[in-house]
Parts: sequence; C-alpha cells; structure tokens
Amino acid sequence: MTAHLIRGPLDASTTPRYTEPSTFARLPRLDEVPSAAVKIIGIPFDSGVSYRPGARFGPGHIRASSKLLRPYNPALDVAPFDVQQVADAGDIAVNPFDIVEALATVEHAATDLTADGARLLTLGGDHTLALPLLRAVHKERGKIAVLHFDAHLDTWDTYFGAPFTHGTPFRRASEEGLIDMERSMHVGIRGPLYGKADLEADGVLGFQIVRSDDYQFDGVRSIIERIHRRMAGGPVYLSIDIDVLDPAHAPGTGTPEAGGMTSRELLNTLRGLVGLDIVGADIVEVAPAYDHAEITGIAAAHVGYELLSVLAANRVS
Ligand SMILES: N=C(N)NCCCC(=O)O
Ligand SMILES: [Zn+2]
Ligand SMILES: [Zn+2]
Repeated sequence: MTAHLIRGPLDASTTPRYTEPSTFARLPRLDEVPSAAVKIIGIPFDSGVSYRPGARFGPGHIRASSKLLRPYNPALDVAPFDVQQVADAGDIAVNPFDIVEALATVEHAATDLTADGARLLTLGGDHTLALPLLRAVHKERGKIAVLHFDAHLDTWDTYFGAPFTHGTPFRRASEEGLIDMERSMHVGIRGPLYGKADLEADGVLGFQIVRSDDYQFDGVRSIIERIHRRMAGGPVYLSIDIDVLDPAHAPGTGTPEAGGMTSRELLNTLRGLVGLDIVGADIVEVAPAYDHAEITGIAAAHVGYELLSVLAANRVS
C-alpha cells in the first residue's frame, strides 16, 4: 500500500474560518483524499419525528457550527486529524415521503461507505436513522453493543401504528437481533413516560439504564466505570441523541426534556470511552430552528470532535 500524506483541516491562520463551503471541522471532502479511515456523513432526514420537525437541517448546522474546532485535543493529548485521515463524505439524499425506502437508502449507503474498512460518524437527522445504521454495522460485525445517549428510551413500539419512527429504533434493532443484549446501555434517561410498562418492556430488550440523575448522585467517573464494565470486550456502536443534554445546553432539538446532562458531563463521559472498540457513531436530533447562537450546533460539533479524538487515541495506544 502506498503511504499517502494525511490531509487535516484548513489552517485558520491562512484561510479564515468563515470562508469556503462547510465541511465538518473544515476537513477535506472525501473526493479530495485518496481514502479515509473515518468518514463523516450527513443524513438530512426527519420524517420519523413525533413532535417538532426540523432535524433534516441538522447536518448543515453541525458543520457550520464546527468551524472553530482546533487540531489538538489537550484533554486526551491527541491530534485527531493527524493520526487518521478523516474526511467529510457529504450528505446522503433520502426520500422524505417514504420511510421504508429512506431506511434502505441509508443502510446501503452506510454499507458502501464502510466497505473499505472505514468507520462512519453520521450527523442526523432524526433518531429513526439509528436502525438502518445498526443494520449496516451488524452485517459487517454481527451483534453489536449499543451505547445510547438520550433523554428517551426510544424503545417504544409504534406511533399511530407506524413501526419506524424516532421513538422506536432500538426496539426494532433488538427485535431484529442486531444488538448484543448483554452489553447495551442507555445513558441520560429522564422525564415522563407513557407508563411504568415502558421501563419493563425496555428491560427485556437488552438495555441497562444510567439515568440523567445518576450524574448528580454518582458522578462522571463512576458512570464511565459502569460503561466499561458492561461494554468492554467487543464492538460498540455509539448513538448520541443531542437531547441527552439539558435544554439549556441544547435547545435546538425536537423533543426537549428538562433535567438533562451538561455538555461538560457528556464530553467527559465520551473521553472516558478510550479503550472501547467503537465501530461507528451517530449524532442525531439537532434541529436548528429552535437553536440560539449555535448553542446546540456547537455542542454537537464538540461531541463529534471528542468521538474522533477517542478513535484517534485508540489508534495511538
Ligand atoms: N428520539 C427522540 N428524540 N425522541 C423520541 C420521543 C418520542 C415521543 O414522542 O414520545
Ligand atoms: Zn431523545
Ligand atoms: Zn432519541
């Protein structure tokens, strides 16, 4: 194999940040590099939402909010764009009027983009997308442990009889045998449910729950330990619904719930994932119409940056 020079972000000291069309962190586009170990894709899809629409504009907003990121991450002592080629693969065009067709398009695109062994970081889009992304990962890797950050369980059964919505992806994934039921977790759960039965049903689908309140009572360190205890020893898929953050930290989302995590708690938890075999990730539910001053976009951009840093740190060690 020929060694290629890794291309990182544009240099902000010679090309101002606010020039050029947006790519994540001002990285090169996939067609500008020979290959990439990590590909960032946008999926502008929100036909699965139950409340406020608008997450279809999430990918563009996260990219636009990611321009200030810098190349060195002191928290993990790693330069995430130096040790691996990361590139922005643009958006996948999906049918907004036919959810089943949209899910098939996403699954095939994810399969194609990872055929060369690349890992995907997906920018949503609503949480319905986790299902086709897990289907694609499962084809490659078999049963996968899911680490799901969210205010919501997203293991409800149907809405208006519809099986594929942003409130149901992890029930479908569990029913389809995609997830490792001994090693999956929800983190950040809070807020009112439809009934106590929601939690009982969730329990048999293979998830353990870390509640948002556990952050206050137990702290970040103990939660990182719980995650490692449950998830080490096999591949992990990370799905991050931005509404896991408190609405003060992420107002730009479709189904906000009070009492959430701070962005500092989330970023520190993500840094604690170094050592886990993360095979793919998504950041979903960013809905810019309800955002202010890019608060949510910036949080999502930093979440993506920490994930890329964890992948880089895993590669270095
Ligand atoms: N996946 C997200 N963000 N929300 C699910 C909420 C489903 C409901 O309306 O009860
Ligand atoms: Zn949610
Ligand atoms: Zn969700």
